[in-house]
Amino acid sequence: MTTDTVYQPKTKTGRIADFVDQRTGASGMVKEFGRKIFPDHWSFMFGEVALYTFVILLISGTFLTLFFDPSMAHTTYDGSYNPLKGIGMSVAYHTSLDISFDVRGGLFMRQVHHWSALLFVASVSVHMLRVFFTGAFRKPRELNWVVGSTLLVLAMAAGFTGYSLPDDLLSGNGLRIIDGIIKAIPVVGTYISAFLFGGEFPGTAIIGRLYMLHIMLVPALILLMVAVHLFMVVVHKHTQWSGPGRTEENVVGFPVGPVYAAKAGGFFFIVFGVVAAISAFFTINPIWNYGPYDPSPVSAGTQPDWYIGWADGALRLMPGQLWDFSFDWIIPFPWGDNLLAMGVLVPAVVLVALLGGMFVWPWVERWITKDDREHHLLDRPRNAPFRTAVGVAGVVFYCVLWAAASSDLIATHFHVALNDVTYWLRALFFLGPILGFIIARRIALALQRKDRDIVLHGREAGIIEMSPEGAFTERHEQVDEYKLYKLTAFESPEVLPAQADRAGHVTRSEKLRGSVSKFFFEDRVAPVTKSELEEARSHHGHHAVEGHDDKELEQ
Ligand code: HEM
Ligand code: HEM
Repeated sequence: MTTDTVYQPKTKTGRIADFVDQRTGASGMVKEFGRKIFPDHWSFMFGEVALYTFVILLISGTFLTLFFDPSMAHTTYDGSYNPLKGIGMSVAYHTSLDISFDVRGGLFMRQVHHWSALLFVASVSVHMLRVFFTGAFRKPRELNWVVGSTLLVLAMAAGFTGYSLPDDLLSGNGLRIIDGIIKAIPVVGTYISAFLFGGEFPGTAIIGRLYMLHIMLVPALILLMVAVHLFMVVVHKHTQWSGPGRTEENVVGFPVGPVYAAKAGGFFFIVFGVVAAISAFFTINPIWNYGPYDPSPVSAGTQPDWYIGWADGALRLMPGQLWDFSFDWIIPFPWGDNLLAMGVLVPAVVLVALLGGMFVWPWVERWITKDDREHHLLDRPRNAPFRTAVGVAGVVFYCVLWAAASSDLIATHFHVALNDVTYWLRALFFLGPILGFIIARRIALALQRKDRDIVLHGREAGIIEMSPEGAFTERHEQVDEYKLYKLTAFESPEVLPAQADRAGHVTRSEKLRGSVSKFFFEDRVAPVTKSELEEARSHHGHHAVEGHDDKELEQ
């Protein structure tokens, strides 16, 4: 290369960029990443909201660390909030009150931190539901689903350790419940509790320990997992909705640079602006109303943050000590009485089962359908009635537990007996998911039938015509080719009966799989075939569709 062909940047910024590029090779990365194509759909924004609220948490959290002192040493309040003057409390609670009343902009930042935490877990959850209901977790994205599920658990852990920090009455009661759950673990529970709290609950160590988890370990793990998560999104490429020209092999959309970079940058500031506006106008966690933590009082009508509510609800629904029994007669442990606290253990198992089900769902679905192909095109929820029904059952189950966390508020607001609320919610705990499953499946199948009807007979135009004979009919309009493609381009799994292995045996698990497949796929609406479409169109006096063979339409 001759010297006159070497590119010489003329401006100062150009020279600096060139300097950096020659030492880091950044332009190659920008070129590679910037050319990535990202499909456009509103439902792909939830993951972005999760990312941006996490950044807001990092920024606002760092501000809070400048003033918060995680010490449980005893002190007397002498700040500017008069009702608490002279009251004994921990330094942690004192500094949280100081942030709220005596640090300039402190209350705003506490509220930004808390509101963005609520929004963070909410957006992560909705993002997960979007991924679930559209089948975006299928091969090759199963591992990213697991990374995502880990992120959800970490998000809840971040929230819980965070709102336990101020050491007010609400956070102390939350910790008391966790202590109870830990102590219920057979044999080792009391030891784990003593280890965590540095002796008897509440002790003087827990806030400092939670602080380390909250500001260091958990955010670092989230950061690491988010990096892995997004790396996998780039490696797998993003899924897309089906449409003309969109296949399992391509991605149709806009490049990251400059279109998405600009959109995403703008969207970050919109999210930040919305969180700031909410934080400026709406109080969250008014710790000054609760007072310092004291193990004796429990304030009425207080709830944990929304994402922990379901755990509280599970505990409230369980019949109390009724079921507790000692298991020393089964395994004679040499030390003390060993009681199985079923009132706590059963809810804990239920929660772990729901979370565990979330982690393994991609494999459960794959086991039932035996579908080992890659999927980059998303399912419309109605076109996967079995999955949609399972998802709705899960959401109903979650919501019943969540409602149970507010059983006292439901009772006082609607002037009904607390026990009745508990009995009803117990019934819903079992019936709700079943009803949710049946109703969601029926609705999905009905919507599929409606789509089928639209494809074959057109859309109802809302125009009633009278024939010369005096008969009334509604005019039907054919949908355009784009819509037609959308309504017909999907797969509908069929029942896959149990199959014999090479030795000719039908294993028990295969029999089970066969029955599950029958249960899920027996009721199905077959996609429209080309011949059906042609017949319908000739019947309606339209031309046959060119270019679609039976297989294409079935797809
Ligand atoms: C995913 C990340 C995070 C979540 C979900 C989260 C959540 C929370 C919540 C709900 C609170 C209670 C706020 C209140 O008093 O009303 C809190 C407190 C706090 N957080 Fe975070 N946080 C996160 C990350 C961070 C980070 C990265 C830092 C520091 C660098 C941090 C520092 C703090 C501090 C110092 C407090 C105590 C302040 C106070 O309550 O007055 N947080 N966090
Ligand atoms: C801190 C939490 C999380 C962040 C910041 C995050 C961020 C993102 C972003 C930005 C995308 C690409 C845009 C989109 O499709 O929304 C994405 C995709 C994805 N996420 Fe998450 N996510 C989080 C949690 C989760 C959870 C809880 C799950 C599931 C359990 C999950 C599963 C997935 C999957 C499978 C994809 C690929 C989707 C596709 O290609 O259509 N993520 N995530």
